[in-house]
Amino acid sequence: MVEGHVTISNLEKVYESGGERTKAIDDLSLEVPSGEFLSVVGPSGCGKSTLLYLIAGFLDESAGTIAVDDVPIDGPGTDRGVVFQDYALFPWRTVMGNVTYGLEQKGVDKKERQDTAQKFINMMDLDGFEDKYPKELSGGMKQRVALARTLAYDPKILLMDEPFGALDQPLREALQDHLLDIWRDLEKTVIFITHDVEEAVYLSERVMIMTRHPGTKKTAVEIDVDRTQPREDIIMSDEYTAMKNDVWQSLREETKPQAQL
Ligand SMILES: Nc1ncnc2c1ncn2[C@@H]1O[C@H](COP(=O)(O)OP(=O)(O)OP(=O)(O)O)[C@@H](O)[C@H]1O
Repeated sequence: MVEGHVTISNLEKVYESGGERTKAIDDLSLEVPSGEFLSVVGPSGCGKSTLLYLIAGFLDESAGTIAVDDVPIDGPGTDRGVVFQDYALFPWRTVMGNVTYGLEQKGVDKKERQDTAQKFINMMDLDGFEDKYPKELSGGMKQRVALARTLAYDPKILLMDEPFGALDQPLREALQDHLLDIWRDLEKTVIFITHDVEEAVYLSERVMIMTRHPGTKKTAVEIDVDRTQPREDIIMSDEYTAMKNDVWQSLREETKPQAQL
């Protein structure tokens, strides 16, 4: 069975706090087929993180539905794994302890937990660092631990909220390429939030552009490139530049001051 298909129908989210109502998501519908790499861009405050947290099940929708493989979601679940910008590692656990965490929650026995965690620690080039604590690691290493921790419990869907936003450019590019390798090998559905159009276009098969607040789907641009080529060849091609310009153009319309529209 093909797994990890996300169906979002007429989604609406209204925050209510201190007597104020803020509509963050307005009538958003979206299909993310199993195995797709989708990035989401949009103006600041348009509801990107809200959308991701709704899909994760951390927030309840005000209207509409979100289903995974045709089953409406009911809170968080191990079918969806979230990776945050600030890593959200447990400081009191070692690298091994962080990566085994989700497997403990799933009730996997100790030997299998250790073996599975070691596989993902190796995959993220962290072997030798199993006994280190997060405070002993660089930002890039922490983000690799966070990814290993999420991948270890084998979610069908990876939900990523600006995961490389805090890293410098060379590290960011290295982790982008690492993520693409993992996505190809493990066949996950990925929904990736970013402010960075370059990153969105480089990584994704499709980029969704959201409208300004309250956010909904404005359009989506297909990014049809041969990803077996080296990065330099991909980003220098005319087709790639044209697709990137389409995303920029659409996003720019949403970030212009209202008076210019
Ligand atoms: N807990 C909350 N209570 C009330 N309003 C909220 C809450 N969280 C977010 N909002 C509002 O919802 C809207 C969408 O916020 P969200 O953080 O999802 O946007 P975003 O697109 O991820 O922003 P950014 O790109 O700046 O990170 C904003 O108007 C924000 O002020």
